[in-house]
Amino acid sequence: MIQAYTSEQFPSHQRILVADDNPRLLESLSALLRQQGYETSTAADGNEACRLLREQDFTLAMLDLNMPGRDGFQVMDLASRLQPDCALIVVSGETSFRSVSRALRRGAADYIRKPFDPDEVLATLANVLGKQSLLRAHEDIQRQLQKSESLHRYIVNNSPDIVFMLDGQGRFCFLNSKVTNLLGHDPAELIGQHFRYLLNDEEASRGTEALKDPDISADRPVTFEVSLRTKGTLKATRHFEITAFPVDQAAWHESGGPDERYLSRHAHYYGIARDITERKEAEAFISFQAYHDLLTRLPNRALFRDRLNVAMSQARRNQHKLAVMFLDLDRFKIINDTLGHAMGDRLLQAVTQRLEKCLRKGDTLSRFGGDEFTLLLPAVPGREEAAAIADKLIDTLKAPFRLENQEIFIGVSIGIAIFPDAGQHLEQLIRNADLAMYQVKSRGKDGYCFFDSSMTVDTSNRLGLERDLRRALACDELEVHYQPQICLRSGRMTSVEALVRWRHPERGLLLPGEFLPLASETNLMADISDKVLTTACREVGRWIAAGHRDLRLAVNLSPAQVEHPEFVERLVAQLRLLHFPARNLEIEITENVIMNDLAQVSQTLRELARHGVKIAVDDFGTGYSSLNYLHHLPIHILKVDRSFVQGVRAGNDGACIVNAIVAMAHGLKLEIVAEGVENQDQLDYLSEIGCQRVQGFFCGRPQSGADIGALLDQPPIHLAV
Ligand SMILES: Nc1nc2c(ncn2[C@@H]2O[C@@H]3COP(=O)(O)O[C@H]4[C@@H](O)[C@H](n5cnc6c(=O)[nH]c(N)nc65)O[C@@H]4COP(=O)(O)O[C@H]3[C@H]2O)c(=O)[nH]1
Repeated sequence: MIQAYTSEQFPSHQRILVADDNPRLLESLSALLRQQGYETSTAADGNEACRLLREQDFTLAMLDLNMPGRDGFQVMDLASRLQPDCALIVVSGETSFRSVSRALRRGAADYIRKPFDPDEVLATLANVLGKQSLLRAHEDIQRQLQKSESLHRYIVNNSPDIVFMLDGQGRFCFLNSKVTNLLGHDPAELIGQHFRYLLNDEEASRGTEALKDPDISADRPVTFEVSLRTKGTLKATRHFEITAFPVDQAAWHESGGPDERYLSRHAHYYGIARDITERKEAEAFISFQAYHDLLTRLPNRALFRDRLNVAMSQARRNQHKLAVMFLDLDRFKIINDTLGHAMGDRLLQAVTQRLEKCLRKGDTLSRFGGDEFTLLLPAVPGREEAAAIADKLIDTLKAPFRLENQEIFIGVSIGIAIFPDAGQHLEQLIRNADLAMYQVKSRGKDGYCFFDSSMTVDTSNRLGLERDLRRALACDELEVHYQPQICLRSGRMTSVEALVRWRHPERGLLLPGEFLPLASETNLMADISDKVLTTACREVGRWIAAGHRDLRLAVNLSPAQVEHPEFVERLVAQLRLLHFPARNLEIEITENVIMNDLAQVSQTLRELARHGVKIAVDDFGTGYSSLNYLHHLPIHILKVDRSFVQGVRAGNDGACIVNAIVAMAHGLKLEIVAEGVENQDQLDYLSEIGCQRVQGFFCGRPQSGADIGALLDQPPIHLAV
């Protein structure tokens, strides 16, 4: 009985090629198949079978072996080439072992002997088609698996994190390729290595401990931060956040290839290492920034206070002393203004380096702001030791700094407060060190001073005034005006005297008499004179460079400036820096300065004169008037005080004094400048007695640089002498 095979089992769209040269057999076989719902195409010989194979797609071919034209073997060859998925069944009277095995070797799925039994045909057909569909399903699954495997491989390898698995001993049994990008290691070289291999010692034990935690699971993974060692040219270590948990073997369906089978048996931990280097570095930078000065990389105020607090607690506990020093650089502002902020910054860095070399590891040097530093010596036996360190700090800054081929001189004033004598509280200690520092400033800078209680009252008053003037310096409220000096012979403006003015925000333009006494009291004189010198050299230097080659600049110097041991070096360095020709500079000093320390001043002036600078004695006749020194000193100019000039009227005392001074100056071959010329009579008189230069309201009041610049470009003044 012919068994029915439903079309559901073998859908009708399955087309079967039937090829046989026996027309009867061909027809009966194809009818049998059609009856079962298959579509069939018939071929009466091998050639036709081949043609049909080229034109149509077949699920299965039933082929006779002995056919005219091409035989069944040739048709099988073509079928396997053109339609490899087409199953082949041989239906043949040829039953020799050779033929059967040859057919099977060519890919025949089964062999039916002629004359065929319909049931056998249908059963064989069902069997072959069933196997074929199983094979297809299997191939589909394989394909899907491959796809899914490559998708997962892609996901794992392209993860931004290192994905890894460890065996029960903590050895790597899987690593994705990210480990190469992030750490420079080839995954293959790490497989079998303990994860300690990538960690430093103390982090390795932390990591091992973390994984031992019995409570960790996929829902409660362990997370810890470590730095991992890199290989090759990558940064030495990178920071990672590791998240790991034990592998749930039950959830692992072992369906993959040998690698996966190996993993499923050995992997105990699954982990992800996320690169947090940038975040860590940003955090480190932010915390560094919060506690350090970025320019010098020194601790800032906040960190200094913190360390001082700790040091004070320790000092209290151990009953020892500590020292706080307040350091303020002398002349820094001038240098900053003259050479620019970039150079100022480099100078601060260079100063820091020198200061640090004088200190021990436990000391804290901090930048308090601007050119102010504070220093904490957490344990000092007493004042002598602190004094020795202060001496060292002062000494180390004495040598000039060479920055971009410039020699820069700088000094430091240091105030010292010893705990507990100078204060029990942090703020008090810092403030008292600051007060002691101001004491040094007011005594002439470049030194140190210990705080003592008498300073509190005395200094606080002066501090207010000094702060006001300091602000004026810092905010550029000081201006330089110039008063012309006229050569009586040519009527030309041959010199200008620089005179300082304070453009006070509330009180308007202040004259030197209103603030210089305060400046010398608080010892800001040197800073002011420096500022004037710098500004004037720049401005007058421009006029000189613009063609007024012989124009001289006269500047007033304060006693403190002239008496400073490095006065000449610094002045010459400053002139060089400002490209101002020394021969165009006149410095004005009073007789009193000269007489203060004749020996010292005489040496200083000699050095200055050697550099070509001219020296003028200001207010001549009003001081000691010890004419003796004129022989010994390199003086070039005498400035007759205006009180004498104003008394000039033929026959009176003023005239006599002026006559005498001029005569003496002629004898000593000194140039004479008469100050305070206010009218034509005075001018005529001075001209008559052979005075070379005049200065006074009659010839021109002190005026701004812009006005003088304009005057210089005008024709010579006609003084009608
Ligand atoms: N009555 C009258 N006065 C005249 C006449 N011609 C000029 N003067 C004034 O006389 C002073 C001349 O300067 P000085 O004797 O060096 O005297 C200066 C100088 O000793 C000092 N000074 C000014 N600028 C500086 C500075 O930058 N550094 C230092 N260390 N001292 C300065 O302040 C003093 C006063 O300066 P100023 O008030 O600018 O006063 C100037 C000027 O305005 C005149 O015809 N009649």
